[in-house]
Amino acid sequence: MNALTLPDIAAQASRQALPLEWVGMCGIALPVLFDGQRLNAKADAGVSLDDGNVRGIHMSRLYLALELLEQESLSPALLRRVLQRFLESHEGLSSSAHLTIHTDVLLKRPALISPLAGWKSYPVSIEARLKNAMFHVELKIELPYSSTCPCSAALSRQLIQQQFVDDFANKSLQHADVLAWLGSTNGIVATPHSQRSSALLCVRLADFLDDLPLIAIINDAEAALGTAVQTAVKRADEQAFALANGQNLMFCEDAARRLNLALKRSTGINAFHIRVIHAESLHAHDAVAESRFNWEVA
Ligand SMILES: Nc1nc2c(ncn2[C@@H]2O[C@H](COP(=O)(O)OP(=O)(O)OP(=O)(O)O)[C@@H](O)[C@H]2O)c(=O)[nH]1
Repeated sequence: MNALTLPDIAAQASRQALPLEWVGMCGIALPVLFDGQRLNAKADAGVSLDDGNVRGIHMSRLYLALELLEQESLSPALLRRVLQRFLESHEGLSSSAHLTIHTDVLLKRPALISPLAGWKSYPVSIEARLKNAMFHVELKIELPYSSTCPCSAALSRQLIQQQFVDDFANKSLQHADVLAWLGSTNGIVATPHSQRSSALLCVRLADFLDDLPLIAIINDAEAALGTAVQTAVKRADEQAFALANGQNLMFCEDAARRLNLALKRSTGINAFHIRVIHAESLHAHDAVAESRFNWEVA
């Protein structure tokens, strides 16, 4: 029997001569190394198909180039090498290469007071592009935090004042009575609403960076927001968290401005886009604010 040649449909001429901006695969499972950890990731890998007469790209060549990511910790230089392989394996077909890695960075966070600690997971996407020797990396980071409404806090304080007037009208003020009143439910007759909130940071990195500043950005952003969500919590930690929130009242506009200033202070960031979402407990809808720096809008 004659050996059969495997049909190669991708090598056929395209019926419609039309170049394509992005062709590849999305959601490829692979492990990546970052900060001494092996992380479960999904990759989107693609190239442009510049020759509109060619029917298809070579998916397997992109897939195989991803092997580099298993051996070395994620860095701009490593991403660039993978993209170069994409282009070298598609010579004459493609001039731009794209790679996005979706993963979760796991960071151990101490409790506010007790000696406990726990893990927090931050969804991140690392997006790299190479075109005509121009190489760009963008990071997308999702950051959960807690926010308490300043307006609701002021309205609650007013109700507490009214309750005080009602309860102590025509009475001489005794220290012990006031102290007991403050510890009663009347002393906190209204509570401000607070919410689990999230910030989506999209950051375009400068070219000179040796490392991906993911952890530095997360730490700077959490410090700017002030009330990060917690991991292991005992009552002492919960009390400290209540105090921190009471001293850190913020609208979504406040959060967006703080993050803007924090990212501008960071080195190695050329441009950014911030979106903060306060998942209000007051409404069934969210309060949202956005801020940009050097970020052109399409
Ligand atoms: N281009 C393209 N390939 C696809 C698609 N869906 C599945 N494939 C398959 O992906 C497989 C790998 O493609 P190639 O990299 O061209 O495989 P190959 O021809 O054996 O490898 P090379 O010799 O390196 O070109 C082929 O079997 C394709 O049929 C698609 O939508 N587009």
